[in-house]
Amino acid sequence: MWRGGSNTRTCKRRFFSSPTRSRHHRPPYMLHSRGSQHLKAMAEVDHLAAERATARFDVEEMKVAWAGSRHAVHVADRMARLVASDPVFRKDNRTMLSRKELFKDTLRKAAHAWKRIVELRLTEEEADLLRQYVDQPGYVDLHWGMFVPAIKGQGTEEQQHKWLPLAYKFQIIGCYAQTELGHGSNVQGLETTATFDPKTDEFVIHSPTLTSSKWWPGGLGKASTHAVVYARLITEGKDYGIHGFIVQLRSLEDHSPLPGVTLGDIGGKFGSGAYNSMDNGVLRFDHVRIPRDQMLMRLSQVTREGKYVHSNVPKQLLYGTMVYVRQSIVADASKALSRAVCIAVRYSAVRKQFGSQDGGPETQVLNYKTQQSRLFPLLASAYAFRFVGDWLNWLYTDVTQKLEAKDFSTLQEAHACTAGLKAVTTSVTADAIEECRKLCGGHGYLNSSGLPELFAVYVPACTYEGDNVVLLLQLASGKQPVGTMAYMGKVQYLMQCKSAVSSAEDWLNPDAIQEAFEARALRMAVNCAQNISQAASQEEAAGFYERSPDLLEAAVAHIQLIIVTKFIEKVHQEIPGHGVKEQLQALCNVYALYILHKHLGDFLATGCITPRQGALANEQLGKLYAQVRPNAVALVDAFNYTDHYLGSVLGRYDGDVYPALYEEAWKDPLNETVVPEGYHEYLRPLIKQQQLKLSRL
Ligand SMILES: CCCCCCCC/C=C\CCCCCCCC(=O)SCCNC(=O)CCNC(=O)[C@H](O)C(C)(C)COP(=O)(O)OP(=O)(O)OC[C@H]1O[C@@H](n2cnc3c(N)ncnc32)[C@H](O)[C@@H]1OP(=O)(O)O
Ligand SMILES: Cc1cc2nc3c(=O)[nH]c(=O)nc-3n(C[C@H](O)[C@H](O)[C@H](O)COP(=O)(O)OP(=O)(O)OC[C@H]3O[C@@H](n4cnc5c(N)ncnc54)[C@H](O)[C@@H]3O)c2cc1C
Repeated sequence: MWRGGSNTRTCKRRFFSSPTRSRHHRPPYMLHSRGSQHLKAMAEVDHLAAERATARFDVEEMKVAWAGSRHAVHVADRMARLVASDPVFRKDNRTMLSRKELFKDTLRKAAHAWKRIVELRLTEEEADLLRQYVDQPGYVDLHWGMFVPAIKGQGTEEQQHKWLPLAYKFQIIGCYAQTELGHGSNVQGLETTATFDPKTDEFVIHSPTLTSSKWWPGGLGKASTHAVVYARLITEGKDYGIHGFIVQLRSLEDHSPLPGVTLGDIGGKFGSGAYNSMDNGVLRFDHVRIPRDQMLMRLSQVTREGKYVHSNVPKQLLYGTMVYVRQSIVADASKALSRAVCIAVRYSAVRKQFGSQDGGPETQVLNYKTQQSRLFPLLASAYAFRFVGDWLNWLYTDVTQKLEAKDFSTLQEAHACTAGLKAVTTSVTADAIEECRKLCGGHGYLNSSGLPELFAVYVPACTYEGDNVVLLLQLASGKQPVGTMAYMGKVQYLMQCKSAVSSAEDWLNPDAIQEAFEARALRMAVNCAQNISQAASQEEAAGFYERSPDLLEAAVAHIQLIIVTKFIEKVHQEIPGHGVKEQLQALCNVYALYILHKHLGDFLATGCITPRQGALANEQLGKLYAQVRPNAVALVDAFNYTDHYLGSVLGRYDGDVYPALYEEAWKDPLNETVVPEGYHEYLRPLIKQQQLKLSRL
């Protein structure tokens, strides 16, 4: 073990053949009939069959628990297969395409997906899933995910009636243009202006400074014909703050920018392939005129005379589209995390290192306790995020219904939960994808593992739809102990309670876990409040500013409590299927005890548990890992992902990793020629020069 790295002593070169001898640029073993037979024989073998046989639960029923219903499994399955079997949706070559080729490929896929949706008369649910499995960020995400919801949420009935049918049929393509070069997080600081001109009954949209250029909106750069633009509304000489406006950007005839509109793409982004399929854009207005009725007027209106009228609703409803997208991002986190974990678990079961010096079998890396302690908490987190995502979706629907009935009492709670859960789940997922890459050793660094691209596509989720730190600080403004804050009503008890845990098994009791997490979150919040008032004897804002790093930690503790609580509630429900409930129970405990172990400092510093109880939690965690081990592969099979969607040679369902890795390497454009381009210009002269020098010696 001390040698570290891979076990070179037992490594066998099975397929080695010099690439320089390959005339057909195919894997050398494919040139021999024996090689291809061998490959075929291997493909028929399920290398993970032994792993699947050790599962102690009904995988089909776990698929139902994961997807939410039998119907959901069925629909997802059908859509995933539809995409996987269609050559247009091929994505294995994506990281090798140039930016232009990749963008064109995105346009092609989006058009083809739409064609299939119309031809097959897919329902909204089916169409959403089909787009998810196409798995390539593009303008359609913003069209359906933000442009349409913004009109639905902020447009009057009349405006919806006019614009939505056009958007639904793709007669117009829309994006969400809020962020500017100078301001993203601070929405109130946006500079674009929309000045009402009563003479012509129009708004004049203008970008007064360089920093007021819209910058980042997805789909804006090259695809969109329209945008919901957020701008400062000015009428009768007064600035009424940020409002949304529907603005046409490009001609519907030839796609050229309309007069006064300057736009383009903002340039290449992190990673190859990845988010570069998206045309994030820049947009400037030079006194562009739009009719008055293109201001989204559900929350406030400007009359023909130019009077500003605000309906009797909270002005934060303007932020409703962001709340909607944040809750969908939480559901998306569990998808991205489960994909990475699926790849790492399957590959860890296939990959063997060390354990035998005499030619016998080596140890599957999944059997190393360190591998388990890094990987199983991520597996548990994927399930935890899935269930909290379902709950958040329920909360969002509930709040929306209440808002329609003019009940705004739960708005703040919905904002705090979506903001906090978006921040925590995306940060954890981004870090976890990178951890899964490391868990796959060197091969995880290859594009063909799927992990680099998954990371590069995913990591901006920590920034878009609200920077995670900015969003977590929003939690600190919650005042009422309602809903998920209700535990704060038990302040007297939670401030002094002591955990009763006296053995490792006691940590399996959900009440013990719940109480420890509630006490930790509450005590951290109370400490913050005390420190803020001490730090700022005169002004609360100054204390808030001073102690904001502590507030962040308290916010994370509160959100982790919500995730743990929702997982415990899920496990308390009736869950059909042999062994399914037991597995979820184990994963729930892994999640909670892992968080407890990782944040032990919080639990100890607030006196919620003793150092011995902390050690017992860690002991129990080790036992839980052993319990998860034989079920690990089946637990990722329950995600029900096709090989196409996973997009990883390491995560293949059949575990036949090595031939796939080998074959994939030969597809690289560098291998198109045996002698590389540049040899004659740069390599040969160099080598010849050296030879010349040597011959002179
Ligand atoms: C490979 C896969 C491909 C397929 C993909 C599948 C789908 C996946 C899903 C999706 C992909 C989408 C792709 C990317 C999309 C990205 C889009 C964008 O990024 S759009 C731009 C987002 N921009 C932000 O988020 C700005 C962040 N800033 C803000 O939200 C605000 O400025 C904030 C909250 C930081 C400050 O708000 P204040 O300026 O009004 O100031 P204050 O004083 O803090 O708030 C006033 C009061 O309003 C409440 N409040 C704030 N926000 C609220 C809200 N949203 N709802 C209700 N109340 C709110 C506050 O709690 C406060 O309440 P009290 O006065 O204390 O009671
Ligand atoms: C891939 C991608 C897609 C996007 N798509 C869209 C889109 O479709 N439409 C759109 O309108 N926008 C879009 N955006 C923009 C995105 O919403 C913003 O980038 C995001 O809201 C963060 O704002 P910012 O860039 O201004 O960051 P900044 O606020 O400048 O953040 C910089 C740093 O300052 C810190 N910081 C800022 N304010 C505070 C504070 N009050 N307290 C403590 N720390 C603070 C942050 O934590 C961060 O570390 C997209 C961005 C990306 C990366």
